[in-house]
Amino acid sequence: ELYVCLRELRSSTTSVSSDTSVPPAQGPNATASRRMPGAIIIGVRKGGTRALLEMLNLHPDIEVAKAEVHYFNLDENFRKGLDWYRAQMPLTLPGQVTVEKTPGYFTAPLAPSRMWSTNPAVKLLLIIRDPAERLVSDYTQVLHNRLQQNKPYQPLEELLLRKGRINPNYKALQRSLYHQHLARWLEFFPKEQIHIVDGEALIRNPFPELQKAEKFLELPPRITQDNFYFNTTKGFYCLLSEGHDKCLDESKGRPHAPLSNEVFQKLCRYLWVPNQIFFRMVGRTFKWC
Ligand SMILES: Nc1ncnc2c1ncn2[C@@H]1O[C@H](COP(=O)(O)OS(=O)(=O)O)[C@@H](OP(=O)(O)O)[C@H]1O
Repeated sequence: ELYVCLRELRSSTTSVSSDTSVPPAQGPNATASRRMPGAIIIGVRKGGTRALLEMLNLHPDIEVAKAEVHYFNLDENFRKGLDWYRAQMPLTLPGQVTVEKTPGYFTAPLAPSRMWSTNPAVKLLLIIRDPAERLVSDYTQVLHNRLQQNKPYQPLEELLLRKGRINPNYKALQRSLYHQHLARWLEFFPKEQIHIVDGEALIRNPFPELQKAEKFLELPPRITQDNFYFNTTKGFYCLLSEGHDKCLDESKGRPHAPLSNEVFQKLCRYLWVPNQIFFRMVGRTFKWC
């Protein structure tokens, strides 16, 4: 009841400004306030970060920042300071964990050191997927934005290849070199503080990935298989909670831009070594192309 009450309170107080305590939601000791995140989904872009955040939010002890915060990766936000950051967080009760997601953190050079000096105990969640698929999804997202703004665009092949070879300067390719980015995080955070979620496994069957995430966050198991059902129209799992049914919006799971099989295979060959390095770093393998 307390949590239901808190959720209602939260939706009716969206303009509560920074710090943050409001009168007790219910009961003598329950003080709802905006707290720093105990866990952050740091990426990767197009890895399934929104799905993971929404699914974690099913847990009664988790409250999430709905919008991406972009505090540790964008200088103009980082300069606004911690009070600004905290003000972006949802209201929580003591004992609840605040979670935010900003996929851009994973590849941002300064994010690991900034995050570490802000809270060296923060738990990090990293959701990854086949880096070749991720690249195509990344391109598709940019293409969609450009089409919407009536801006010109280049076909994926033109960006991905230079004189018939994979172009190492293509930004979406660089974002798929997971080992390079993870290495920067490991300069600051111990491996045990970074939980890796398998993005493809989350699509196939979200529940086991959520069980592992609950464990990592040291929360009692509250998410159940009944919180998920496969929506054949959407082609993905959707969420069920307190009688409400929720699928992610149409920007998630849209058809990918075309890429010839020949170029896709070239990309896979290019990524083979980086992937092997990444597997060694994390001590597990993934069935990527
Ligand atoms: N349940 C469910 N419903 C819909 N979509 C799902 C789901 N689980 C994972 N995904 C995958 O999430 C991909 C988008 O990833 P992100 O949310 O990280 O994208 S973003 O970086 O925030 O733009 C998105 O990638 P694309 O399929 O390439 O669009 C989805 O495949």
